[in-house]
Amino acid sequence: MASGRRPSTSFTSASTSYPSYPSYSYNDTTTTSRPRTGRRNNGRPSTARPRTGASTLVAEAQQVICAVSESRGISPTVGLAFVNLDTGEAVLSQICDSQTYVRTIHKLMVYSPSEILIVSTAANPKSKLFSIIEENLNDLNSNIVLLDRRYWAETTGLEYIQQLAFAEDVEAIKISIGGNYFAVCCIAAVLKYIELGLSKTFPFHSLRIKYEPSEGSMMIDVSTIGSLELIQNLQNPKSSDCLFGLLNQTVTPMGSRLLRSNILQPLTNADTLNTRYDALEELTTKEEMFFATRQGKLLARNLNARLICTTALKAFLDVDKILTALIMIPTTSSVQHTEQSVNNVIMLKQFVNSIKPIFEALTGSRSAMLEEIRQFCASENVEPIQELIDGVINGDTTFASQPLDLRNQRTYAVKSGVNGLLDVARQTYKEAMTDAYQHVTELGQTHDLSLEMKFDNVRQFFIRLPASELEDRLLNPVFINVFRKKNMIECQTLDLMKLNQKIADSHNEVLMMSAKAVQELIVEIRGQTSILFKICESVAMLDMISSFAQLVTSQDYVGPQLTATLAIKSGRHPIREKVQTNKFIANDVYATQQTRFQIITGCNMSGKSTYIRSIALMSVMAQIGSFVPAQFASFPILHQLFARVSTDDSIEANVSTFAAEMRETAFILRNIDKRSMAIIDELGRGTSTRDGLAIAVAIAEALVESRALVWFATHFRDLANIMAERNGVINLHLAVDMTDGEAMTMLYKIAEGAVTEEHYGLALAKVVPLPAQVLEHATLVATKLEQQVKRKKKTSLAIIHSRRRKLILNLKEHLVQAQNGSMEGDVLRSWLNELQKEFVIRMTAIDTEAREAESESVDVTDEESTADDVEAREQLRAREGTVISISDDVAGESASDRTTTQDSHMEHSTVQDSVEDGDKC
Ligand SMILES: Nc1ncnc2c1ncn2[C@@H]1O[C@H](COP(=O)(O)OP(=O)(O)OP(=O)(O)O)[C@@H](O)[C@H]1O
Repeated sequence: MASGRRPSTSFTSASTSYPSYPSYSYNDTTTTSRPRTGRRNNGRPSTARPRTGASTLVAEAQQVICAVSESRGISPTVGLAFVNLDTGEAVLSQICDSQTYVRTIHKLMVYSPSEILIVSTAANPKSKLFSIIEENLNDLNSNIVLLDRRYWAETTGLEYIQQLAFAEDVEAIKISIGGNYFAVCCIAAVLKYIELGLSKTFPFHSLRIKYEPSEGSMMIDVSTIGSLELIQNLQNPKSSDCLFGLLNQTVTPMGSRLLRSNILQPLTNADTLNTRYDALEELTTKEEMFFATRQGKLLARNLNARLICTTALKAFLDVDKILTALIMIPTTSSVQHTEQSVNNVIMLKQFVNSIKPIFEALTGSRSAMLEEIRQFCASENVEPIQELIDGVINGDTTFASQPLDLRNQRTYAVKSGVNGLLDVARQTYKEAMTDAYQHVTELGQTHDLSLEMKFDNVRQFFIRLPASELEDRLLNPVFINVFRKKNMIECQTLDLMKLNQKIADSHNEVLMMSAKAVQELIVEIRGQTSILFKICESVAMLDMISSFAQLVTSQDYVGPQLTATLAIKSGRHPIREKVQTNKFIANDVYATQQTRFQIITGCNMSGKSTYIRSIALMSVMAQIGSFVPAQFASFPILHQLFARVSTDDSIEANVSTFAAEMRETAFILRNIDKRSMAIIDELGRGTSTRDGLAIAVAIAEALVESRALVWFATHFRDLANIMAERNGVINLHLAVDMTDGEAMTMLYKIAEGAVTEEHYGLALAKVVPLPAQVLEHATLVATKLEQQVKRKKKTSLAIIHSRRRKLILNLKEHLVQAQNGSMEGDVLRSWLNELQKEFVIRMTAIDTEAREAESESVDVTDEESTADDVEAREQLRAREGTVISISDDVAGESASDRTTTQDSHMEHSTVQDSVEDGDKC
């Protein structure tokens, strides 16, 4: 770090050398990384979820150093600190985690550290956290570095914060980290490692230190991120058909980074989200402001009504990186460093020049967020920096991406007055350049060749000519370093190489003379980095929001509301609707506590997966501040999202489908709670029908109890029957039109109740088609079985009792909604009347059914109570309340068994419902 009192810790190599990781130890100046390939498991059973196809979350290659430490216990507290050496940002976090350390791993995934520092004692014997990080190393694409415990000192951490955080932020940071002992120890370890292990230092008050509370974001585990294709398409990692690809209309690298981290950890703060919606609403309704922000002026619209524009935001380079390069104090000074410093100052100049158009574009903004961004871009923040730059750098200097242009800009960047000899060196540079051009022109005339002079950073000037020019002639020996590149020949001459050297020398001379002025300028700019970083963050936010606005202007999206109810009218799958050629059918979604567990049935290819995935994707979009593809949408704030959906390559090579499925589900069950959403697709396929159903029911039960919002797509129709009367459960299906006996038309429309098309399997087989006799026989068997089932079907008293209960709880929920909602007066009165009528009709129907069931139970003869029934009932009792018993015959169901199962299940769940609802009704 810069001069001044530093935490007084001497730094030596990690004392522990660990046999499996010999490269963990490092000496005072170097760290040896282990190769980033190969997965280590050391024969231990894995506690992590099975991997998805995407091994990493496609983070930009950045140098991020992270430290992790923990207090062990039943629910361990984990401290984390990340320092990004490319963007000059430090993030502290302290998490109360579970035994699976799911939140810790999630945080690590989001920040993708290149090195993870761990206290050396945690490696021998291995702590659980150490083992879990080790298991996930491949996904994280990180190296573990062991560090002696003495570097994890709280006082050192606090001193670092005091010295390095922006002066105006210090007090706020101290308050937010109060009591977060582990996070503070971690920042001490990271900064010590950077200082002594990597020989890099930050000047005083130059680091963007932030505290990220673990409660502030939605937790999405890596498997879910992969399977929902949030960041990367599973089939084709390069394709933009993923949520990030869809939403990423950003034009600055900062905006794109911000979007990525938002998708990985969506927000849970309703106020912040509403501020974003408001800003987005304003940008989408004020067309002029939107264009001015992104482009200055609209050039045209293309056929799809997409905007064709050159953007104002696009003028921004990667400011995070430029500012970080400016604040890092070099340990050595060289021509290369001066060259880079001049480049950085030129880029900074460009950044500062681009701020004013943003300020002007946002004139008249109404929303709090846009107004705040505008204030950051105000001239009183920018002018002092502009003046500093103008004092040293020529006004017409601009950044150029071509190496030759950039070298020219560098040579003429610093104003002449700062050093009298600068002009002399520049004159030499100019003359040598002219000589080089003249030399090549003369060569062309002498040898009758059309030569072109080109430039790259390695060869500097070289000559290029089309191979066809030579025909069967040989190239004169004056041309050296000749090689053919496709149809072109590239070469140099000795004279050109000498001139190259002369040009480089004079350029270096200019740089050396400019160095002092540039370094002094950088030191002065460092005093302004706090505001520069804030402007940079504002620009990133504006870029992200205007990227959302770009989508809203080209697609039919709606601004969501944040309420306790998940309600979507005409919602669409954001990615599928863009990629598929046929029209996408929109669907409605409605979920409250009383309809929290939704079983989705339907035949193959009817759109079950698409439907449940679209709900999860829309929820993520809403929680990052984007609008969603629907006509109306309201979402509850979710704190965790889980997806167990089938993906083509989601299963590890040596793990069976079933084992992987169970591991993923176990993970969900361990972590799910009331504030979570889970989408589960096709659970229990990997084993026998009977066991698969049994497991599916047991898991469904546990998920209902968790009170999370769950969408459960399944082929098990029995699951829908068994769970039907359970409080909080509803059955839905994706409709199919089978009126034409020969065809089966997918309607892709969600409808109430479990699927009723009894023989869609047969219908699909006709379409395939199967041989006629086989089909005929299958149809006969199916019809017989169905008749048998219908004969035996009866409704038990337990089911009726449960239906009554569910109806009353539904009524209660509707009344509470009415009380808290916006309906008033006559509208409310007529709505209540309707509610009352519906309730009475339904309750009367249940009462009628109850009377029938009571009389049936009296009429039941010994003959009807078959031996099968008796056996099934006894088996059930023997299982002490286990809720399942399903016949394993061809139909996979016997009516008596099913009714018995449902009875027993209902008795069991009614007791649970009573406990959960505290018998409120
Ligand atoms: N709402 C929709 N509108 C139009 N097409 C749709 C819709 N939903 C799904 N599809 C089309 O149907 C195909 C199958 O959808 P999906 O994979 O969701 O069905 P599924 O019921 O889950 O199938 P399976 O049970 O075989 O896994 C999709 O590839 C898509 O092309």
